[in-house]
Amino acid sequence: MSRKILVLTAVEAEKDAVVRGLRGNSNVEVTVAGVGPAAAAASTALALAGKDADYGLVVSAGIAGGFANVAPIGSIVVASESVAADLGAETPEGFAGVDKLGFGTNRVGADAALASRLTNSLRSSGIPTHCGPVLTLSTVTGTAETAELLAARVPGAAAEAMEGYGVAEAASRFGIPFMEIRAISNAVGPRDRAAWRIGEALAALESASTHLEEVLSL
Ligand SMILES: O=C(O)c1cccc(C(=O)CC[C@H]2O[C@@H](n3cnc4c(=O)[nH]cnc43)[C@H](O)[C@@H]2O)c1
Repeated sequence: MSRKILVLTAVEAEKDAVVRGLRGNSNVEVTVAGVGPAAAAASTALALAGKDADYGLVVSAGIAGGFANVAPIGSIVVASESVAADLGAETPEGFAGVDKLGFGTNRVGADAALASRLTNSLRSSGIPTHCGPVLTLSTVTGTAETAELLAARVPGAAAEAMEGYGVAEAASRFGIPFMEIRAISNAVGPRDRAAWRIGEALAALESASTHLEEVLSL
């Protein structure tokens, strides 16, 4: 039997959407990790360190904000990499990430072959899908100014969420490939919680999850 896939979501509703999409597939385990990069990293590390853990792939999955003109509401973003976009320092010249500060890296790459296979599979079944950088932030963006700053900081930024980099960091320490899959519920920009289309995004996440087992089988 092939090694198992571990999927981590932030909240129960996201887990339920992924589980519905998996249609009973038992080679995938879905866990609620909590909101934010610290909870996500801790939960991932705990799961990977479990006594009988034998995972060949770790996936951060859930809803996200989409950057304008890249990822519209209801579409899917498959991460090419997960970027800790606010991990660093403010300087008189602007933001300096931990990479610039000499403390490692702000980015963890997704498994490129699997990301490409999943993107193609989703597109070929008519699900609008973009593959690009997904930002991880501890604070949801609430202004157009911050959205512009982030888009300039990470060229090609497709989506922002709050867990991917934490999951990726834990997976990389265990030497296990990583992916992030996001269904877009809202636009990154001025805060308007009433405009979040969570139902639409969860339906898209469920549809995308029907592709997981076949495409990611190890
Ligand atoms: O209220 C609900 O029914 C509900 C159902 C599923 C998920 C939620 C969440 O609020 C999940 C929080 C989760 O969503 C990510 N997210 C979504 N949009 C953004 C954004 O614009 N910027 C950053 N993160 C976003 C994030 O990963 C949160 O953990 C509610």
